[in-house]
Parts: sequence; C-alpha cells; structure tokens
Amino acid sequence: MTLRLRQIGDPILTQVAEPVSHFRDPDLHRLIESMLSTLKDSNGVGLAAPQVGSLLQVLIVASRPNPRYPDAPQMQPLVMINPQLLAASSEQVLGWEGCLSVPDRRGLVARSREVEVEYYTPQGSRQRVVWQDFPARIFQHEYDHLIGRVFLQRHP
Ligand SMILES: O=C(CSC(=O)[C@H](Cc1ccccc1)CC(F)(F)F)c1ccccc1
Ligand SMILES: [Zn+2]
Repeated sequence: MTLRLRQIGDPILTQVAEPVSHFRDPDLHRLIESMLSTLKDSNGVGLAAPQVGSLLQVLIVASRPNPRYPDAPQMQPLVMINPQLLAASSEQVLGWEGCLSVPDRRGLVARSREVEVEYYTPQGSRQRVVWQDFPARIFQHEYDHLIGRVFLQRHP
C-alpha cells in the first residue's frame, strides 16, 4: 500500500528519527514494503521514513539515469537501516534536487561529491558502501530527512 507523503510544514519532517532496534518486527517490514511502493508510485529516486510519517532511521536510495543526471547509475532500490555517514569528501558539487515533500520546487544544493556509509540491511547484516555523484547526492538528501532537515528550508 502506498503511504501518504508528508508535505513541507508537517512537523514530523523537522524531527529526528529513532534508530531501528528490532529487525524482526513485522511492522518494520511492512513499512519497508510500503516505502518501496510509495517510491515507485511517486517516481522518485529516494525516500526517507519520516516522509511517510515514520520517525525511524530507514531510507531508500534508487538512482536511475534522468535528464538532469544522464550518467547516473541504474540501481535496484537499496534499503538502508540505521545509516551512518562514515566519511564525506570536502570536495563539494552543486546540483539540482527535488523533494517529494516539497512539490514543484527544484533547488541547487551543494553536496559532498563522495560519501562512505555504513548501514544495516532489512535482514540485519551490516554493510558499507562508497558512492560518488548522483547516488551520493540522493543519500545526503535522504540522510538529511532523518535528522529533520528538508532541502531549501533554512531553520530560523
Ligand atoms: O523524481 C524526482 C523527484 S525528487 C526525488 O526523487 C527526491 C530525491 C532526490 C532527487 C534529486 C536529488 C536528490 C534527491 C525524493 C525525496 F524527496 F524523497 F527525497 C527526481 C528528481 C531529480 C532527478 C530524478 C528524479
Ligand atoms: Zn526530500
């Protein structure tokens, strides 16, 4: 089932998400399934749990080539639980971003060109990944959602 996408202004988008503690919780797997179908229906390239009303540290990165990033890799959606940013390059790149919670807005955002991330899969195994360019950008955008930051929004 696809979940309602919270829009900018919904307080949940400014809150900090909690780590997942039990991986065998059936509610967690229902959330992940719902996020995957919501992402598919919204035609997005990323999604974070707070955007569908759940303050859990779960996000999905699903890069694919698109007009703005024609050389972006085609990825199977990657579900990341309790992600940790281990390293982010000081080298930054300006790039266009959109956000399913901020419809009809596109913005130029500076992001690290490369990130190293540690995360858990839905099965609970710990993984590490290094991304550059568009996948790195999507990750940083979704990771912001887990700490209550929405792109283009400056907290007073
Ligand atoms: O479908 C979108 C809409 S915006 C989007 O997918 C956000 C992810 C994103 C798009 C572009 C750059 C960084 C993150 C998803 C969100 F809102 F949940 F974070 C899209 C935008 C740019 C390139 C390719 C696709
Ligand atoms: Zn977003």
